[in-house]
Amino acid sequence: MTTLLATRGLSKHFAGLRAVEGVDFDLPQGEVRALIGPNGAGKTTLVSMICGRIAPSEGQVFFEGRDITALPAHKRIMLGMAYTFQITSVFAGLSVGENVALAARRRLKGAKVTPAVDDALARVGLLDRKTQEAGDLSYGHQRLLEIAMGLAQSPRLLILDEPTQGLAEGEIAEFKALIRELAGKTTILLIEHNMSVVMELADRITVLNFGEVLAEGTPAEIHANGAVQTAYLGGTHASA
Ligand SMILES: Nc1ncnc2c1ncn2[C@@H]1O[C@H](COP(=O)(O)OP(=O)(O)OP(=O)(O)O)[C@@H](O)[C@H]1O
Repeated sequence: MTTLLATRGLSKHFAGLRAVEGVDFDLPQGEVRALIGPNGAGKTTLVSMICGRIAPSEGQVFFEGRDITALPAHKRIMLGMAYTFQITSVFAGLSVGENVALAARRRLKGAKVTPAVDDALARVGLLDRKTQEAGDLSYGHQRLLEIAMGLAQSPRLLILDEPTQGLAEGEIAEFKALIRELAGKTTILLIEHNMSVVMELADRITVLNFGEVLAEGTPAEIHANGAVQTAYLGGTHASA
């Protein structure tokens, strides 16, 4: 299978702290990959380097075989990377549809924007709220709106940082259904603490611990991995 995203020796040091250290990561096209690990393991830092939000201290990022390490974030979006982060990027004073249109225009032009907006909103179940002010949505719906903003860019790679955090049970079930529907079409990299989401959705799981890859495998393999269990039980992780 074609590798869509890869990193080699990717590291980030913050004033002596090795937040990410020598990560070699390969994500085949079409896969749903979960990135898990105890709090502070380096998950957000790793993904931020993949997106171009922060520069690595060492190492490279490849997208479709091309070295994109020096490419700014907006150019990575043009290549088909979309992402949502823990901190919401929704414009509260704009309508739901306007928020998605802004995101769509980062990659699409003209007549392609409106159908992409409607399709993305329909996928997350927010089409009937298109004209509502985004700030009036519940927190859970704002998270779904962010996913719609990513989807509207017709991404090749969709990166979601803790998408189910703060969602109600019913909203988590909707999120799972959405990812199942996207699976196979869109390559997805999911940072997630909710283990039922991880175990049900991921084709494979990468476990980070102290900035390094501790284990990688199918949900069953990771579930049975003694080192992973030790990292979780010994760590400060609380929400698994
Ligand atoms: N800008 C920064 N400056 C200094 N230290 C940082 C910075 N960003 C992250 N760190 C540190 O790097 C380490 C990895 O943080 P990161 O947020 O990537 O972990 P994480 O696995 O995403 O954690 P969580 O599950 O809590 O979100 C932590 O020790 C964190 O305090």
